[in-house]
Amino acid sequence: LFGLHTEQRTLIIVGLDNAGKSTLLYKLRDGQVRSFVPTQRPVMEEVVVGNVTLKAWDLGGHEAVRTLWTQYELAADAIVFMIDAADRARLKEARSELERTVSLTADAGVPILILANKQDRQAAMRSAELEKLLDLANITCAESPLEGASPRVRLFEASLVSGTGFMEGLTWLVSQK
Ligand SMILES: Nc1nc2c(ncn2[C@@H]2O[C@H](COP(=O)(O)OP(=O)(O)OP(=O)(O)O)[C@@H](O)[C@H]2O)c(=O)[nH]1
Ligand SMILES: [Mg+2]
Repeated sequence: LFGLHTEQRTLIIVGLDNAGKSTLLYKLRDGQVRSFVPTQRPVMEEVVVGNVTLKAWDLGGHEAVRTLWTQYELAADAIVFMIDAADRARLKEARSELERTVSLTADAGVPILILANKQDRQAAMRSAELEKLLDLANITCAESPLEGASPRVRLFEASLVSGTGFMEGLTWLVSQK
């Protein structure tokens, strides 16, 4: 099977602590959900999505280690921004980090998949509400694409626990050049 997955890209997974970044990395690698302690330092796993091999970096999300995000984001071919959609209290904090990530990567045009994770939870916000509260149109307004063109930033609902949505999101992400 050597040579089947020829295309290699660098994927960076960011988002607040407890959003589900490490859960995503190992779901992609093993197809299973298991539990983790908070991530202290970047971890890389090679995962395959469609015909693309991703060097996927899981970065810690708590405040002390967010200082590392910038250097990784600048080297990214694609970014996953994880959100705990059931955590209303921290949405503002997530929004400000998202805004920073979007503007940092604007010149390079890096595609960004926002995963609205934990949709299995009763309190989870759906995409329409999240897009409004995150002010997504405004965050990306300076670079709104031509009519008919694919946007650089897209939000997908997902639940890693139920196994829904994340693969659709990643399939979109790797289809962006
Ligand atoms: N209900 C629910 N819980 C989830 C889901 N995905 C992840 N979790 C849980 O959310 C918690 C945090 O998951 P992690 O993957 O460790 O979060 P993280 O983003 O890596 O956190 P840091 O390493 O601290 O930045 C764990 O208890 C997971 O089991 C989901 O889809 N639904
Ligand atoms: Mg983690």
